[in-house]
Amino acid sequence: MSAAVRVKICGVNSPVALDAAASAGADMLGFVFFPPSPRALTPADAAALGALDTGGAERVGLFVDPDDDAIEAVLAALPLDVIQLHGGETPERCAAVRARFGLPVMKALGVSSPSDLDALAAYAPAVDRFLLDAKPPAGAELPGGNAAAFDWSLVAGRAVPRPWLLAGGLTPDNVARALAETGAPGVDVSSGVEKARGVKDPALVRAFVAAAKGN
Ligand SMILES: O=C(O)c1ccccc1N[C@@H]1O[C@H](COP(=O)(O)O)[C@@H](O)[C@H]1O
Repeated sequence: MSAAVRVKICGVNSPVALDAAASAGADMLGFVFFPPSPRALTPADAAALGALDTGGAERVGLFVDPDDDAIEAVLAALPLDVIQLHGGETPERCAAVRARFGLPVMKALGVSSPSDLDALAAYAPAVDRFLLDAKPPAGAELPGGNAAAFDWSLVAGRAVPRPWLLAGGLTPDNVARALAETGAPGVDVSSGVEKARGVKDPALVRAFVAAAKGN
């Protein structure tokens, strides 16, 4: 029997969203600390959410090319279990973040061609997990969270040297197919469970987790 699919709901920015994801059985809750995002939290917002029960889900802090002070300010407000780096961080920077904060690092890599996966080998010693996402479409303001999917055949059956999540354009309607076609051990979603940009829809969150876990 294959291991249970791990599900991350990203862009949790309200008590309603947190409760929806936690009660649906999400394994990871993503908190965005990138001010241009409509899902962004300030450390003060995060402190309020940090008081709420995650139902055992890991708290993942999403940063884009952060300096150490930015991570420190968040950690003072909200204990994190994982640091997601979603910018142009080098393997050396990922290793430095991991060493400085003593937390697992999940590195997001954009995928649009087979050669993008060559970077996995260079990052593997420096990180604990990968997130394979679409590259931002031309003109996008955000490096992720754009509801854009990539060609899943690029990662189908691929040996990824760390536990990983598939992301980009996933929805309750396509996540089972994405898992079947790629063999990904986990998935990450933001836009596909929103009723408006930056606003999670509890019904879509529940539907996504159920579809991903085969319930
Ligand atoms: O969600 C955001 O606002 C965001 C901002 C900056 C970098 C990454 C971001 N989100 C990540 O992108 C994936 C895919 O999003 P989507 O489901 O296609 O909307 C998401 O899971 C986050 O990890």
